[in-house]
Amino acid sequence: MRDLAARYRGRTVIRGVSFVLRAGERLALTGANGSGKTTTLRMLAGLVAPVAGSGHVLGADVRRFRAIPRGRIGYMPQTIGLYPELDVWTNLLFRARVLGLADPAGVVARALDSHGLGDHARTRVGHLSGGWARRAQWVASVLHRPPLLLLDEPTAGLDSATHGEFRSWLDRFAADGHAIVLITHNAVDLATCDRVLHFRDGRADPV
Ligand SMILES: Nc1ncnc2c1ncn2[C@@H]1O[C@H](COP(=O)(O)OP(=O)(O)OP(=O)(O)O)[C@@H](O)[C@H]1O
Repeated sequence: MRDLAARYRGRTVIRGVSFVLRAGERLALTGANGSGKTTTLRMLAGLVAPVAGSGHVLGADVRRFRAIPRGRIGYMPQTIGLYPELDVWTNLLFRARVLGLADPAGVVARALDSHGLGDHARTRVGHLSGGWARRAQWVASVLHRPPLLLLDEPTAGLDSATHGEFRSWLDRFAADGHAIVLITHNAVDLATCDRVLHFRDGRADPV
């Protein structure tokens, strides 16, 4: 990415954001609230079009944001994006089908098992505690093993044991050659990243 800028309703909220991210690398976005981290993540996800700058996301021109291959991206938003009135199993099965995965029920069963969610498969997402809901959201974001994973504060508010589990999943994901962009304010998470961009008033400086 080179000199990306984004605007909401005529107001420029990020400008001059540049970085490189390769397969198997982790990039952290950190800095003050409202400084443009989520907007940057949303540009990479093809949800916001840049008004200036250039770059490529998995080979697609970031300026032609509708061309960004969303099916090859995992996006974990800050708030839980699952259907609260449906149970975990149904949410994930729906997602696996939308993603067009072969053997969706098998994929979901294995993912629940490997993330310790088996006992919560039939619990409504709206009835899960914050940490368990986030675990389910993580599984939803990685069901299709995306080459690019975008995570908006995935570990905020987790207890230390769950936080450790998330960290080991991230380690494994990066070791398997997936690229990760992670918004975080956690010093330990920042230390695990290959590069850190510090956001302030819509600008991002490498740390
Ligand atoms: N949909 C929107 N419409 C208008 N302004 C928006 C919209 N989304 C974000 N903004 C504004 O853009 C700026 C950057 O917001 P953004 O969410 O990218 O910051 P952030 O660094 O991720 O913040 P936080 O750490 O609080 O999540 C803020 O001033 C915010 O108010």
